[in-house]
Parts: sequence; C-alpha cells; structure tokens
Amino acid sequence: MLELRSITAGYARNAPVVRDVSLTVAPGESVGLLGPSGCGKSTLARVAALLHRPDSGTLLLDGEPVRRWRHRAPREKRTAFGVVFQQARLSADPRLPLTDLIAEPLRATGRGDEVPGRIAELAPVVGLTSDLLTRRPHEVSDGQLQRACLARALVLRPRLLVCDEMTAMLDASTAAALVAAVEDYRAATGAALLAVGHDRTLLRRWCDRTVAWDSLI
Ligand SMILES: Nc1ncnc2c1ncn2[C@@H]1O[C@H](COP(=O)(O)OP(=O)(O)OP(=O)(O)O)[C@@H](O)[C@H]1O
Repeated sequence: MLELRSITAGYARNAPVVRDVSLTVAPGESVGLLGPSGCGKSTLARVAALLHRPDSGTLLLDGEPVRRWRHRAPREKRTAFGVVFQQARLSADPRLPLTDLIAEPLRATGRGDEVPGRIAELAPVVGLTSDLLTRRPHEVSDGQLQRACLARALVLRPRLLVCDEMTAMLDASTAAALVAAVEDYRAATGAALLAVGHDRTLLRRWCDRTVAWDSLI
C-alpha cells in the first residue's frame, strides 16, 4: 500500500510545483494519474518512487512513514519500486550494452549471480532478442531501449511499478507491447501500478482507476 498524504514538493525554496496532494495506491491496484503537461505529475511520481524528497507531507509504504529519499532510503524500500521514465535515453547509461543496463539493479544490490537467469526470463517478456541485448543504446531504437528500461524496472521483482509517460515516445504497437508486459508482470506477481500520463484513453483502458490531477488539488 502506497499513501501520499498532503505532499508538497518542488525544486526551489518556496516555489512548490506540487501542493498538498494526496493519493493512495492499494496493494495490486493500478492507478492512472492524468494531467496536462507541466502540472507536476512527474514530480509527484518521483516523490512516490522515493526519488525526490518532498518539502512537506507524508509518504507511507505499507503503513510505515518514509523518512529518507534517494540513495538514503533503506534498500528494502528503494527496491520495492520499479520505475520507467518517458525518455529512455536520459535514463540509460550510453556505455552499457542492454544486457548490462537491465542487470544494473541486480549488480548494485549484490545479486550479480542472478543476472544470466533473470536476463533469460525477462528478454522474451519485454520482446528483446539476443542480438539486441549485446548492443549499446545508440545502436537500438527508442522503443527497443524502452523495452530494456522496462526489463530493468522489473529485474528486482518490485511490488510497485511507477510508469511515468512510459509509452509517450513510442508507436502504437510498441506501446501496446509494453503495457501488455507490465500487465503480465502484475498478473503474475500482484504488483501495484502508478501510471502517469496525459493520454486519457490509454490510462482508462490500462488502469483500474484514473485520477485527474485537477481533482487532487
Ligand atoms: N529538475 C527541475 N528543476 C526545476 N524545475 C523543474 C524540474 N523538473 C520539473 N520542473 C518544473 O516543475 C513543473 C512540473 O514539472 P513535471 O515534470 O512534474 O510536470 P508533468 O506534469 O510531469 O509534465 P509533462 O507531462 O510535460 O512531463 C514544471 O513547471 C517544470 O518546469
């Protein structure tokens, strides 16, 4: 269970871009957060995934208040989340072949021995063939790179997925494939989802419930 209570967050002192917003994602639930460009959805998503410390408010994970964000957050809390961003190229180390990009969270948590097994399981789930896995980001398309970023988000088997405009840069068939991969993962594991975007049709089809940004403020 993820609960955001009265979250205020931003990037400059006394200039919040998110003001007093509350949102709950129940275990296994999928919630779509809809809003226009620039309203603060991504900022709230980053707070929810422990990547951005709010100025005020409380975030509860399974009823327990989170007190530390980013690298200071306890590992078991950080690894509860898998996050996929809109711009795969900004979130991928350009030096890493896709296989190492997907494996990053395993190596960072001392679970390097699981890499071959997890890559073999995840590559077909996200639709990456073995020839693509050895290429670096500049040698693959945006859609192929986003497939790898989704695999990276799934590699530690998170309980909560945060997809921030995951499909916004993709063609319709790649978008559908990635949404299907997320839903297969959720069906198999019971993971919850916070999907952020501005595409009402997509989020309404994808999620159990959609919340309009305007209704939160
Ligand atoms: N790193 C940053 N530093 C300063 N301001 C930022 C930063 N990131 C975002 N902002 C500002 O915060 C506001 C909210 O941005 P945010 O990315 O959360 O909106 P969004 O609703 O996700 O927009 P979009 O749908 O266009 O991605 C915007 O005015 C943006 O310019």
